[in-house]
Amino acid sequence: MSVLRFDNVSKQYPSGQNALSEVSFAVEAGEMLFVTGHSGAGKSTLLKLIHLSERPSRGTVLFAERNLGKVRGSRVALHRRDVGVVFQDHRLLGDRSVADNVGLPLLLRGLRRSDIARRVTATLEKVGLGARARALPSQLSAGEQQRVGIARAIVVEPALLVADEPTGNLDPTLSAEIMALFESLPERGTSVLVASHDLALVKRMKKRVLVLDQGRLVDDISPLELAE
Ligand SMILES: Nc1ncnc2c1ncn2[C@@H]1O[C@H](COP(=O)(O)OP(=O)(O)OP(=O)(O)O)[C@@H](O)[C@H]1O
Repeated sequence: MSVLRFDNVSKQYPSGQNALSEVSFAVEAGEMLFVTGHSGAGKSTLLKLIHLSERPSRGTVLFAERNLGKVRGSRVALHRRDVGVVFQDHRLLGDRSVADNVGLPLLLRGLRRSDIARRVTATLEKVGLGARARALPSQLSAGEQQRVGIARAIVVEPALLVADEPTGNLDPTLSAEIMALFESLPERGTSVLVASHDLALVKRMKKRVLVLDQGRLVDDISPLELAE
């Protein structure tokens, strides 16, 4: 079953810039894939259409049968609860502890404090930050902050996780750790879509790769093709 489907999606910004042109693809439940392409190819725009910070100009984006072009008002926030998002710049709350940052999406969902504490602890363990729960984000390294951002995105066990250049400013060892973490998510039912311009990293992962060029989807490479 597809968790996400783009049908002939185009995005033109008000400036007139065509960021995406007639892009079509589907992501299956439990699939991990990359979207790559040069700077300006449309990667971030594609992710923005999924977490609704932008709307398609033409075509349809379906998330689990939800037509995202038609989601308005308070339903936007509800949709965002179903999609985990990892940003390049973490966007952590500086005056809250690591545990509070990770627990925030659960608090917004109205979970009991005891359940929140249990799930936050388990998720921090998973990203290797069990010992840093009480620290403030500013007391962590860039890689640790990135892992807090990932923990916050996966704590709700979303059907889909999207990540925009998640290893952008990390060293190769940390990048590999974060990729290993992403790779483990499909086993738990979360599909993972990662935008990255790091071709070496993308090739190493041997996953499906969507290639964008000036807003067009010019290639959709299967893991088997990459292995050849
Ligand atoms: N808010 C905006 N208003 C106008 N044009 C935009 C806007 N955001 C992006 N663009 C343009 O749309 C095109 C695609 O941009 P996008 O950020 O999606 O590319 P990208 O592949 O993510 O690039 P990068 O790797 O540099 O982040 C570019 O030409 C960009 O200049």
